Amino acid sequence: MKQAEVYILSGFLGSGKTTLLKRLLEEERTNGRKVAVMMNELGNVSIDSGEVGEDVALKELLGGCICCTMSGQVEAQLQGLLMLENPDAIYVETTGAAHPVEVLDALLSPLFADKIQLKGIVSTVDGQRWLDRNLMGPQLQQLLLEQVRHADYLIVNKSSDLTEKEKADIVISLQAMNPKAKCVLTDYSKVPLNELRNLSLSSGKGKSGNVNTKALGLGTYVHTFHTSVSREKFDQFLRNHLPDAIYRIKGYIKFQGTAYPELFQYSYGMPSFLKEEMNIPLNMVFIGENMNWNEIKSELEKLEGD
Ligand SMILES: Nc1nc2c(ncn2[C@@H]2O[C@H](COP(=O)(O)OP(=O)(O)OP(=O)(O)O)[C@@H](O)[C@H]2O)c(=O)[nH]1
Repeated sequence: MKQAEVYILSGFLGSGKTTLLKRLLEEERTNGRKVAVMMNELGNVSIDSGEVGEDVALKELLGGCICCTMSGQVEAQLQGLLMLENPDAIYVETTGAAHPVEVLDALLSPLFADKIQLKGIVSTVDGQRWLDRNLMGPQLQQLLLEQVRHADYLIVNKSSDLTEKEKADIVISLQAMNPKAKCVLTDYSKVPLNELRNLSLSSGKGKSGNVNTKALGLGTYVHTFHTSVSREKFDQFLRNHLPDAIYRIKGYIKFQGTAYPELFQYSYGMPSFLKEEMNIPLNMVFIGENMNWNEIKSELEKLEGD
């Protein structure tokens, strides 16, 4: 099965995510690619789903945020899309209230992480709202900053409403916060779409693939174990070789002397293990920031060699 490209469209309420999605779908239609959309809205009624044509497979996540309350549903829906539609690309439009790390977490299940290729996080920013961000409450401000900080591509919309000085101030402050992302000033999300196609979320590609040595920004790595490993050595790896900027690990690991794998979960410093009752492919997903995935990969391979 081919790997489906996955694009995450993030950004504050009303900043132009749906406008961007419509442009991307038009382009996909012209190119004849098979695409699917996952759309998340906080309310119980879908407002934007009418914007997606009937030729596009659509899954909706209503009544909650993709990242907090609905990650189980996200996993089921994504797996369904991959199995039934086998799309070339999946666009995930998040609510304006979604945190990028949690969205990645919800999308990356160890059961099928090797079947998707995360292309990147594209964040739209409403120029005027960015300038007025100090008027927002602290939580909303924090969310807006996180959406900017973790983006791979930043689209500043509604730029015709801004003065030249305001435009310069916005670009300088966005680039100070996130120097790795390209930042484009535009209206109605009119960006060169080939630039989005060329994105690649800093990721490791598993045992046989190339792994970025020093990946800037938020990145992911999927490791596949080919043998069982020593429990003691894995504990040592967790204690000695896990940088603080690993936010999340989840996946299946089989320890020597046991019949079935265990589901390992690690979230902001807290590990946990859950015994499984059957054999499951031994994929483990890592999410971290500014990581040298090569180092992690080689430490994990050492465990298998023992
Ligand atoms: N003036 C102006 N309006 C814009 C621009 N981009 C988008 N809009 C309008 O702003 C409104 C919100 O745009 P959407 O694309 O729906 O934004 P969104 O981020 O999907 O919004 P939510 O679904 O509420 O999170 C729509 O009425 C758009 O037509 C722009 O560059 N300039």
